[in-house]
Amino acid sequence: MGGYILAIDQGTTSSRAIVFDGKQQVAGLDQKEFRQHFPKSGWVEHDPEEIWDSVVVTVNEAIRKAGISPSDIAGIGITNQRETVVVWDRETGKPIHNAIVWQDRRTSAYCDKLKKQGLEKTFTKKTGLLLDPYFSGTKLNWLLSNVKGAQARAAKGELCFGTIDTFLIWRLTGGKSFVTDATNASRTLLYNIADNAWDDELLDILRVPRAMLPEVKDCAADFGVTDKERFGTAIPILGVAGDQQAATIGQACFKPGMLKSTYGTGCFALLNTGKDMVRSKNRLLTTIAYRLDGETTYALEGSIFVAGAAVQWLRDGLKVIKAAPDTGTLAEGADPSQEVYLVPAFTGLGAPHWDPDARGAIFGMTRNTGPAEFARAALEAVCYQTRDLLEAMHKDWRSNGKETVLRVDGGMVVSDWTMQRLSDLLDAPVDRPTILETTALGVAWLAGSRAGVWPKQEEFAKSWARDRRFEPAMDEATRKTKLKGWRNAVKRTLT
Ligand SMILES: Nc1ncnc2c1ncn2[C@@H]1O[C@H](COP(=O)(O)OP(=O)(O)O)[C@@H](O)[C@H]1O
Ligand SMILES: O=P(O)(O)OC[C@H](O)CO
Repeated sequence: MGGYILAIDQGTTSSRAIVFDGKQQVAGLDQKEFRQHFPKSGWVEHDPEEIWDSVVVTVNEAIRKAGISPSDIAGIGITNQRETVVVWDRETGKPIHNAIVWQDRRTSAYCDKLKKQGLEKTFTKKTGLLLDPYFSGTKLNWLLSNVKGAQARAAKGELCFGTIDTFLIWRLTGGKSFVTDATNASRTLLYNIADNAWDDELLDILRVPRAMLPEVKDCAADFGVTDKERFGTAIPILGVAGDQQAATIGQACFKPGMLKSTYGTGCFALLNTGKDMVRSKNRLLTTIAYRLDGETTYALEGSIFVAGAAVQWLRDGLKVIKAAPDTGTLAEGADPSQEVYLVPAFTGLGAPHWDPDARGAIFGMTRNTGPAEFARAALEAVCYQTRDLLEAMHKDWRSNGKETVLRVDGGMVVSDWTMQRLSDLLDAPVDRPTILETTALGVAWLAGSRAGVWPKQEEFAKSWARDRRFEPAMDEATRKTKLKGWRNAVKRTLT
């Protein structure tokens, strides 16, 4: 037994399974993309069966690649795309509809209606969130109202609601465990983050029967054991966290003031605010960073819906690149005299604008604009949006002069060009760690420390190592011009 931990990282575009050894090094990894369904403008769905299949395949492959037997695994950690809603039949385990993905905007009008009733304050006070289609609650309301018979069946306790973690645990344990963790619960619009409990008033407003909700646990806890038939042995599930919170843990942002930003499909910046539930005056979210031993640590979060997704659009939509890394090469050769801005509001704009009805726009094109300028604009959009988030965070959070450097991770940060441009546009240093699988590492730590085979928090934090620090190198005048151009582009995109 080598203290092996299996981390399942169920993301928006792909599922990953990673076996870490007792030294917290990757021993085996597998990844599988699955289909994105876009049934209407602004709608995004996943087939939960495809998600499940991708998880089963990648887990088996990661174990095979690690050259270990399932009985060598001391515990499983699960981290997942957050907010995405699955509803399934308690008896058969079959989903009643495709999963409605966090990016989906179909409940935009319903959110407006609730806002007009003056309910946003109630939701924000209790959940730290805003009335935006991004969060699970209105998506769940949509499913209950639009799938025939669902509302009545849910009230009778025949249906289960879960974010992806809950669905996977249910399946892995053969329907024996119906649970989630505090971080995932904190993204649903149904969970009171001060009381740490599902909130009856909010359930009532969104017409969600309590009977369909999972039990909420700490992030490191006993979430159940896998069905023996699945891996030939029962493995305990010991850690669960939403992927952005898992990345915060994997980046060892355990102290108030520490900050990470993850660049996957979207981009999410989380600032640890400790025991303080900081209320944003700048339309950021207050959310649970992690709950350990019954103690809640809070975070301020800025959420950007499109980061790597813009790169995927260049690849799959416009077909101007063959693979994601081409963007960096193209951007490097882009014409510096062309000021081209892409506001990638494909599914509305998130923080700090929260405009679900905005749609993407490109500004400043000339007859000479080509793939290189598009690539640069897509990568720069991520940097500008990060700057907008960090400016909002600085207004909300007094750092007392103890600035910590932004730690970055996620699929996009392998791009040196993007990280340099990020540092240039932020006018601040950016640290990239040696282990880029920080999301999986974070949840592996939750499971590994719970299993007693991985170090405690302080020692784990010391093992964080920097691969490279990017320092700002852009002159002030250029930065100012570019920021002004970006702000103008956003202004013209907002509805
Ligand atoms: N070299 C690169 N340059 C720019 N973007 C990249 C690069 N490599 C990967 N990406 C982008 O990163 C994203 C994948 O990151 P990942 O963390 O796996 O996302 P998720 O967990 O949301 O599925 C994709 O959108 C991809 O286009
Ligand atoms: O799949 P990711 O890594 O882009 O993360 C999705 C977020 O959890 C959505 O809130």
